[in-house]
Amino acid sequence: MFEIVSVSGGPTKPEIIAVSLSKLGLRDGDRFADVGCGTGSVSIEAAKLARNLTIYAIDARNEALKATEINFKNFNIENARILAGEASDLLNSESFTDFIDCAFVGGTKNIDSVLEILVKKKARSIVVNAVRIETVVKTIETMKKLGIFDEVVHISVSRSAPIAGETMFKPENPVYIVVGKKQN
Ligand SMILES: C[S@@+](CC[C@H](N)C(=O)[O-])C[C@H]1O[C@@H](n2cnc3c(N)ncnc32)[C@H](O)[C@@H]1O
Repeated sequence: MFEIVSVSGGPTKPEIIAVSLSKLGLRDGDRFADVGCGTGSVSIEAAKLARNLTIYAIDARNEALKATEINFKNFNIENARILAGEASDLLNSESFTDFIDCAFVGGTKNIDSVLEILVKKKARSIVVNAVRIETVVKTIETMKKLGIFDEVVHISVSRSAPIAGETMFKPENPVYIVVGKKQN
């Protein structure tokens, strides 16, 4: 069994991925964007939840793109395009003509432009992970402006760790999961 090749900032912790993907509501055949894919671990988990996804894994960092390529190969991820560059430029470029059904945004640089473009691309659900309160506020405000704001979930995970032959809990950094959904 392969281990995920990691990069700074990733992989996202499995508990956070689980809640994020449960909020995203992927369906078979969806076009799924993993914005700021880091290691690609969110895409790898997404591919277990829905069949025949088309995955667009986007990152601006070379080390992230390399890790994603290796991880996708090791975990047999098919139908994936790994795209290098700033997400707001890539998704908005004339050569990127595809629509997006669902997006996970783990990289929040230019979050306002990224959200606007995802809405233009007809995304029915968008989940953003943020650790900084300023990013959370900006994300909520932008989602409200775009008429897609649904909810924010704040998650604090503590993980068991051995101590003197017994068990203690060590806290992980808290994460805000901001959910946007297309209103009917
Ligand atoms: C916290 S890491 C993501 C971790 C990832 N979910 C994982 O499981 O490995 C954030 C990543 O987003 C990328 N990033 C942030 N904003 C971006 C943007 N606007 N366009 C492209 N990549 C972006 C960073 O380069 C970084 O690799």
